[in-house]
Amino acid sequence: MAQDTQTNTSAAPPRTALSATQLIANLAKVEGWKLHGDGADIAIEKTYHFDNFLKTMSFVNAVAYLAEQQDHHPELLVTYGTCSVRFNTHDVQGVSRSDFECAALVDALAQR
Ligand SMILES: C[C@H](O)[C@H](O)[C@H]1CNC2=NC(N)=NC(=O)C2=N1
Repeated sequence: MAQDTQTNTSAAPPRTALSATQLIANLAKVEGWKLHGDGADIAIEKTYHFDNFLKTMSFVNAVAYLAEQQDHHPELLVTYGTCSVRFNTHDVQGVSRSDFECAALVDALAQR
């Protein structure tokens, strides 16, 4: 279907920049992730909340481990009780399927 080629990113190579249509379709499938920035800096971002600094840092370390496993590294902004996770694919200066795959993996981490 024509619709599938526009929105179905499972068919896209992991690290090619998604089109605007693909971006919006994928954002609708992940809870709490929003677009941040524009142009080459466009990214997806979500802020996670924790009770204290130790819990925040445990999450940060788990994300770091996951990023190494996936060879896909987010920008992280850390405060006492929050961690904002921002993914984009600097190799293609855009948002790719890899960003959404990693977003889902980070969501799964945060639910534990
Ligand atoms: C050589 C290495 O695989 C690449 O530079 C990877 C590393 N981690 C990465 N992380 C992110 N977020 N985007 C990339 O394009 C990227 N590229």
